[in-house]
Amino acid sequence: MIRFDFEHAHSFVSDDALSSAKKRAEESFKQVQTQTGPGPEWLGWRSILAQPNDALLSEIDGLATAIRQEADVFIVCGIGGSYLGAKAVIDALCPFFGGKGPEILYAGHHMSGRYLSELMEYLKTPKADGTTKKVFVNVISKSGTTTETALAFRVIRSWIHETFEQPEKHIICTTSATGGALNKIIDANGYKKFVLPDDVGGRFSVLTPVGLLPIAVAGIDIRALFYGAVSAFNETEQSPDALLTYAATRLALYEQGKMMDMIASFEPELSGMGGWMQQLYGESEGKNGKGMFPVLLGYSTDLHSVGQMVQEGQRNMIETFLVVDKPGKTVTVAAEEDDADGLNYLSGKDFHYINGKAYLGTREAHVEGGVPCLSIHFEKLDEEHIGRFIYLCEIAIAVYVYCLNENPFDQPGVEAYKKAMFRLLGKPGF
Ligand SMILES: O=P(O)(O)OC[C@H]1O[C@H](O)[C@H](O)[C@@H](O)[C@@H]1O
Repeated sequence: MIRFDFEHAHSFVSDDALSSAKKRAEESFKQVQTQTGPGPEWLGWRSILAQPNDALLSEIDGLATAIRQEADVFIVCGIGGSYLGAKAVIDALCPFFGGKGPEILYAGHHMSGRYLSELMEYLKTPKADGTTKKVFVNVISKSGTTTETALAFRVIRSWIHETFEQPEKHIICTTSATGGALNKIIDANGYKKFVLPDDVGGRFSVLTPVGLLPIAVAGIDIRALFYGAVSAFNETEQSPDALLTYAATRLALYEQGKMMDMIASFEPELSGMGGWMQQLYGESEGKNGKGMFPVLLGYSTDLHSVGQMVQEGQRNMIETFLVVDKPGKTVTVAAEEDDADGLNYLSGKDFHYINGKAYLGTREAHVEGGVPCLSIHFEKLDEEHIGRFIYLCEIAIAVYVYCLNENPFDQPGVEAYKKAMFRLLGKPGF
């Protein structure tokens, strides 16, 4: 199960403020359920869970199995919601080092020429046995026009066409049913295409082919992931209390003047999940001068860099810890006779225990320093729990943003930099 711990946040909020926030969260949740809030045409991330498409899951699984058998490298080419969800789940569940199956690489998520050039060199370098690496690319773009993604895809696609006899077997596209330059390229070349439904926005799309194909290619059980989200959906439709308390707590703290939500974990494999939350929350709530800035922190690493700021800087932040209760693997500290490093007081203890105390100590210090702390606990880190967590974050942010009287599902502000960049690049029409 996913469990919320509010104790160390509620001590910063009055009962009145919390209960009034809770009432508003309840109303907002009804608006989501009855599709009467802003952006009702963007609620497809709920309908895919209300009516699971098992045939689609099987189709994705089948293709992923075939790719896993053949590919040395699988490139996820996308930006924002078109890659962050896949990366979050893959980072959380795949081994840190030397996993089985194709190497998963990312492209189209920025415009670094050095990165792309080194990526292409790497793809072109033969394997140890002298044969060419078998490379597959999944280009993912809802609009089909995003510059970062389209540029990287142009370079990778051209190399795939030069290198492989049946290039169309190596290119899989995920985009909207119609429109966008990518659809023209798909039609002209006969590439395999998965459709991202119009009513699912990019940052809410990890449980569609956008996220599911790369996740399945990484060897992760997408059915367990998807049905974890389905369980969270069904349960919260019936008993939304914990979820609404989470949204209400964030709301009450925001209305007290908190400006930043620091998403922190002591588990480095959850850093991608924090990155996914950062987009989900940031693009959904940062509108019309409103919202808390989502900051991603990796502990205990960042306690040695910005920990000072969290402890004693401006008191305008809240902290959301992502906690894993039962670890998959750990290491136990051995005793040493001379105890030269003075660590024998930890002998017999494992790293999960030590890391857990670091979390509790950090929370205690930050609360004493005036930082309200929320915790979201994964009982364990597996497909089911991650699926549950994904849906809970999606519904929580939708409810919270409705409480701010904003549309959680658009991102008009993102266009401003693009317009200025296109003018500077001389794009026709700008
Ligand atoms: O999937 P795409 O259309 O390529 O969009 C990729 C990303 O870029 C956009 O600028 C938006 O800000 C994001 O919400 C979106 O996820």
